[in-house]
Amino acid sequence: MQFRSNKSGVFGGFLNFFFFLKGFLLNARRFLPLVLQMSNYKLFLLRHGEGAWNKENRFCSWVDQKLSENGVKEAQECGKLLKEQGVQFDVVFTSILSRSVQTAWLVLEAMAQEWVPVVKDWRLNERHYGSLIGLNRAEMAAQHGEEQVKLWRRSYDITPPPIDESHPYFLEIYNDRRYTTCDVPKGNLPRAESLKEVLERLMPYWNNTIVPEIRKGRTVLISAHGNSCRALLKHLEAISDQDIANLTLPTGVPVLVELDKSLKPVKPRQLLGDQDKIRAAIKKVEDQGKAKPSA
Ligand SMILES: O=C(O)[C@@H](CO)OP(=O)(O)O
Repeated sequence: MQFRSNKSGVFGGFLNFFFFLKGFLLNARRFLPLVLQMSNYKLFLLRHGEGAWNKENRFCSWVDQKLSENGVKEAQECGKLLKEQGVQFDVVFTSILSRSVQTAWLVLEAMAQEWVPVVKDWRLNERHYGSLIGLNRAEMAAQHGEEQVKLWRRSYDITPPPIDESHPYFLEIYNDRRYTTCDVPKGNLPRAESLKEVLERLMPYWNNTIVPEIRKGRTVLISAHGNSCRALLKHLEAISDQDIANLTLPTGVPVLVELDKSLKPVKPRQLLGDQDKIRAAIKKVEDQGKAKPSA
């Protein structure tokens, strides 16, 4: 930018200032979008790597399964990919289920960012599948029909039948010490949840704990579960109650969501990695609800 006038005195000063302002505004038109783009927030969501029960096609939910061998590989591959892309995390949030914590560790290890703080909370847990926990999806589809299983798995506001004391996994879940650390008494923890109820328990944590980190400009990874990530995406992208049924996330694939200052997405979410493999992985998860003999 140049001062164009060589007139002297007060008038010349005003004129100079006028030209300076004009030049500034003309240039601002070019660099402002760039500045705004630079100030977008980058949020990464990750469904943990394949767990042992993903493989056996059983509803896993609040049962604390570790990653399968393949799940470990998926998490490591995810970390490698994020490292190649130059991602630098400032903080990681996980559920209190081992498969999401283990995934976060493996990702950070593959990125040589093990020092990054990892914060855990039950509010990021997988959806509570109630009495369906432990059951085989394909067998359920054979008994109740694929439509019913799809409703249980993907509808927004249908809650499966609740778990009770007679359920084989009831004590394993509710006697676990981790559930004494929650911000609600054990007796008030869910016994079954729809996706809507997942979103309701997730929102206070999102708003009070995760959003402040994002607003500080920190790069956040949420290493969680298929349905806690779906609930969050529904909120961020304002997906309708009907359309959310069509969103399925594959295991171990990082989802990049770029948000503006008001935390609205500035572009469609990106599932990072080989797109053919990602499509195949999504189909595999969808097909888990088909009435075929379990593998
Ligand atoms: O078992 C579960 O808890 C979830 C995710 O793994 O299953 P679904 O894909 O059926 O929601």
